[in-house]
Amino acid sequence: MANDFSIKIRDLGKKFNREWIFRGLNLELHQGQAYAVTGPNGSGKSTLLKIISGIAPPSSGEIEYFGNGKKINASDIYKHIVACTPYLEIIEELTLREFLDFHFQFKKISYNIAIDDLIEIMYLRNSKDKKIMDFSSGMRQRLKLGIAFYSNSEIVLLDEPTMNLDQKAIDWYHEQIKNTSKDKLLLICSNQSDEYRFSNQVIDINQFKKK
Ligand SMILES: Nc1ncnc2c1ncn2[C@@H]1O[C@H](COP(=O)(O)OP(=O)(O)OP(=O)(O)O)[C@@H](O)[C@H]1O
Repeated sequence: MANDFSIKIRDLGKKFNREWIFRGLNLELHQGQAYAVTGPNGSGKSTLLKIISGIAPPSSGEIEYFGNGKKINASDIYKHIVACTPYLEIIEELTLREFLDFHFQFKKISYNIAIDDLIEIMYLRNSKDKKIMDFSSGMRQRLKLGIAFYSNSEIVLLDEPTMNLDQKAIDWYHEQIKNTSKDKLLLICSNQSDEYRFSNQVIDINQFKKK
């Protein structure tokens, strides 16, 4: 894992049909920092996150990724990113244990923990052999977050991370952020200030809203 990872966003814009969602967005993001992207519903937060993670193309501008001073190819960026988003699909037919075995074939698990430790951390021990399709929405969200926090990736992207979480799980989220995000580049899209109260910089996407 690179320890000096950065993302340079230059003059970025996205339009759907003829409408610009945002335009002229310039940002520099660094590993070890937490950033929040805020704005009302439909302002383009999720769209920005998709562009940063390489799953949607920008309409203008560019994004460059650097690891330890070297430029990283955009086509390789998925190796360095892990995301927890509402549209992230998990394989419903697998049990929790099977799903984690599958996921961690592609991403390394971090902090020298075992998959069973992660199951404990997510407090899903009693659901190890349950199929994901039978998870409650809060269990599913803890699973997505657990994967994001404990995959060995420099960039962690969270979209509405406390969605469906009860108070115990929201407290868990904050504790996990504290335990795992110090050495990451963390970007959180959110409307709720409590979700990103620890962030170093808040970016209001509306300031890049131009016709
Ligand atoms: N594939 C698409 N085609 C057309 N329009 C789209 C597409 N994806 C998003 N949009 C539009 O782009 C705008 C921004 O959507 P986005 O989901 O990024 O907003 P958001 O800030 O994440 O909203 P929310 O807070 O509701 O999650 C919306 O008007 C949405 O309808």
